[in-house]
Amino acid sequence: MEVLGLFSVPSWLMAILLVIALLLMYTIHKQRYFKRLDIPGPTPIPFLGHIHHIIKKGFQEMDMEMTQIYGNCYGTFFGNIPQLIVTDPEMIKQLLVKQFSEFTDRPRTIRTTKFFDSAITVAQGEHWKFLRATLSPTFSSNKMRNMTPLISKCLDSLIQNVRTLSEGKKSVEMRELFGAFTMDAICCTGFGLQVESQSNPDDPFIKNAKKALNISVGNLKFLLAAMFPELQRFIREIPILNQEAIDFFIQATKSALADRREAQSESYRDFLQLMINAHQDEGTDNDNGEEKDLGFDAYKRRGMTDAEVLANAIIFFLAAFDTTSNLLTFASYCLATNQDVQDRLRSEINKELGKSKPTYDNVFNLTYLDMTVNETLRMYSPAQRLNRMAVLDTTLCGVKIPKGLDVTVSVLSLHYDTKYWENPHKFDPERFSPENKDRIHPFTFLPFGGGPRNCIGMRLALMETKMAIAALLQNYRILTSSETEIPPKIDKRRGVTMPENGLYLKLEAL
Ligand code: HEM
Repeated sequence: MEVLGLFSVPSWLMAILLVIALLLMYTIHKQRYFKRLDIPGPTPIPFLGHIHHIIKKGFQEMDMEMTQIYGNCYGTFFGNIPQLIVTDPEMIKQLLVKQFSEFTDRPRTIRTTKFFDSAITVAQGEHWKFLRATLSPTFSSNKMRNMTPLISKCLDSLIQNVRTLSEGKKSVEMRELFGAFTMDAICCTGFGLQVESQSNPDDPFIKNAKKALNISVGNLKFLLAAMFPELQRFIREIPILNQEAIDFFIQATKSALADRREAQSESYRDFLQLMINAHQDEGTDNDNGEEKDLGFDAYKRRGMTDAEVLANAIIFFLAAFDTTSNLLTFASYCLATNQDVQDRLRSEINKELGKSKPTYDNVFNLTYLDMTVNETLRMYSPAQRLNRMAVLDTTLCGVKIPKGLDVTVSVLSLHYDTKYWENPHKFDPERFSPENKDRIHPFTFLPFGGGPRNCIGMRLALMETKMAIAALLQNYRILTSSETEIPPKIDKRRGVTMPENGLYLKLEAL
């Protein structure tokens, strides 16, 4: 092909150049989104947006740096997908609470397989409302209280496990230790399953939970979906989560369900039983898993379908595992590096509990324990970000928000903002003392999110965490050792805050 009669270019090369030009126009158009809305933000790279920053720095460092430069509300791109990042407490209150009806859903930035459309974390509109109303009673304080003996049994194994693991060793890897404890607790409180996570390092529940949660932003499907969001419809059945691991949990849940139905006992009070009770055989599961939004009453009449029971069981395993085990890991690190806090906490535990075992009621009465856990959650919030999607065109504190926009709250930027926290890098449980607590600026501390769609498992997570810390301090002193990384390097590839190289601490029997 002749170009301006000056030189000739082969047609195949022209075709390639044309495709490149069209793709560039596509990404430039997509990435002008915030310019059109007059919202500031860093310049994106074609196709990648700011993914390279996430990979290089992780969410925490990137969000904190950008907030310093662009303020409390700015636009970034996950590939070509726009994300409005907010760290303004008033805006966050509007987003999560006051304007909840306009931001009920989470964005499906990267769509999971259809199987997960029935999961409470992903479900939208009336479907989500139905699932939330059905599943919420599992987490009432009474239900938690009744679960005390189950957690207590897991704690006996935890203490036994510390004994075995610390024998002849300088230190214990705390993520492994608490990962096994958390999995035991999920299995027995959620499903009535007795597993051997704590006595068996190769336990399949642990191995599969780790496999399932090993997701990084560098994943090929993530990149494709981020660069070409329109492709999501065609590539959505490519799993993000490890399918083999998900199949393992599906089988475990199916066999627990079959056992329950055979036993026909209503005596169980766990998550699985609640879903069974809400289940109706005439449920309208259809082959491709798609269903029109029915409206709350219609969902209630049809009850939970098999697909919903399974998807929510898997979510229970996955949402509870990394979050709770990492919170416990960082809490033990904070106690090891702040011996004065540990001494004071142990005194409180000894005074209030003596030699009695920790229970739901006695640990929730421990003020200093609550302060210590909250401060750990501030510094090492397992969830680094949370998000909502505008379900209609609206405004948020004067900022124009088009329907479908992902509005992301950067939790860790808020938790380290010097406007709200003095000396934020210092571990100081006093910030949460009864005298100081009221001075905390509302919507600047959000480890469990906020509003009607906050973490449904918060009470369970806090119960497990507080009971485990109390039991550990009754029996052990937690110390650093030459193997402890201080401060621990945070794994930048993950959305959940976790130590990159594990966390090794010494546990000295009292
Ligand atoms: C320390 C432990 C935990 C932390 C820090 C944590 C944190 C969070 C956060 C930040 C959210 C998003 C809230 C929002 O968007 O406003 C969330 C949602 C959720 N969490 Fe947790 N979580 C923890 C433990 C658990 C446990 C034990 C469960 C047990 C089932 C659980 C189940 C869920 C579910 C199902 C949702 C989605 C709720 C909905 O969409 O209605 N989490 N969690």
